[in-house]
Amino acid sequence: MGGLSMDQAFVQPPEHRPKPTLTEATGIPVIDLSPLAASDGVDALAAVVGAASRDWGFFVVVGHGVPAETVARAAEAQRAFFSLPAERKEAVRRSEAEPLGYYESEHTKNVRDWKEVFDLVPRKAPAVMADGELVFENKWPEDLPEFREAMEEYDEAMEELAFKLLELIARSLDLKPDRLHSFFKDQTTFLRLNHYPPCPSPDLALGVGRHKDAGALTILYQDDTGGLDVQRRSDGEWVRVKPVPNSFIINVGDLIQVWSNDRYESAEHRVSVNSEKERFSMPYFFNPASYTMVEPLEELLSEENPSRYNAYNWGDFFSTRKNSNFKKLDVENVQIAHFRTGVVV
Ligand SMILES: O=C(O)CCC(=O)C(=O)O
Ligand SMILES: [Fe+2]
Repeated sequence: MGGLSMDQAFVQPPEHRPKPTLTEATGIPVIDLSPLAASDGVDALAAVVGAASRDWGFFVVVGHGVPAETVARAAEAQRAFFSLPAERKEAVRRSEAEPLGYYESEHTKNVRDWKEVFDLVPRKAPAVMADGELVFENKWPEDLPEFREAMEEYDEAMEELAFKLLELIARSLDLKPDRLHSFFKDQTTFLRLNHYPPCPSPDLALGVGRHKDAGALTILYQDDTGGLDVQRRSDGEWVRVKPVPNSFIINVGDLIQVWSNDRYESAEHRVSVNSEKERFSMPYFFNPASYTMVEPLEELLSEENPSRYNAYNWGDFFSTRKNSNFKKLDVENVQIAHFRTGVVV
C-alpha cells in the first residue's frame, strides 16, 4: 500500500529510532474552547492556552466549533485521494518549482519519511503566489470533484479556528487581541494531507522524523490510529498523543516562540508508524506573509528581558526549509536557533 518499499533511505540513526514501548502523554492539556462562542470567560481561557503553550507547546482542543461533517468530508476525500492508482496521483505530483500536490519522498533532516502527502493552499490565498522561483498553484485531482469542495470547506473552517487561537495566544501574552493578525494578511498557510501506510520496519523508520514546525500555529486532525509523539518538556521523554474524538491538536510553532521571545516554546515531535494499520492526518500550517520579518515583539522586551533573536525573513526561511524537505541534502536544515543573538553562523 502506498507504493513504498523499505530501504536504507528510511532508516533513522540509532539514537532517533522509536523505542518499542512508549508512554502515553498524561497531562497534555485538553482545552474546551466553547467559552469563545459565549464570549464569556475568554480571559480565563487565554490563561489556560498560555500555560499549555509554555509547559507543553502542544494542547488538544474540543468544543472548537468546527462542524463534525466538515471534518468527516475532508477525511473521506483524503482517503479517496490516497487510494487512487499511482498514475492518478502521479498526475498531480509536486515538483521542485511547484511545491503543491502529491509527493511520496519527503525528507526530514535528510532521512526519508514513511509517508505520502498532498499539499494545497486555501481558497483565499492568491492562486499563484510568487515566492522567488516557487509557484504555489493548487493541483486538483481530476475526476474527484468532491475532493476540492471538501478541502475548500475544511480550509475555511481551519482559518476561522486559527484566528481564534491567534487571538487567545495574543491575549495570553497581554497583547492586544488582534496584535498578531496583520502578519497574516497575505498568508503562506497550507494544508497537508498525510498518509502513513503500514510499515514493515516500524523500529527503524518514522512517518515523520523529529522536527519542530517552523510556522506560527499548526492545527492537526489525526484519525484514531495514533502515532504522534511529542517530546515532553519536563523530562525530555517521547510521549504519544492519544487520539481524542472530535478534537484537534494544536502546536505552537517556531514563529510564536520567536515573537514571544521564548515565553512559549515550539516542541519537537515526530510520527511513529506501525506494521498493521495505516494512519491519516491533516496538519493545517498557519503561516504569515512571506515578506514578514520575524523578531520578538517589542512590547515583550525590556532591559531585563532583551531580544533573544535577530530578525529573519519568513519567506526565505520557508523556501529554504521546503527545499531541504524535497530531497536529501548534505547540509544541515535551517533552524531558528541559527538566529539566536550571539550565535555565529
Ligand atoms: O501526522 C502527524 O500527526 C503530524 C505530522 C507533522 O508533524 C507534520 O507534518 O509536521
Ligand atoms: Fe510537525
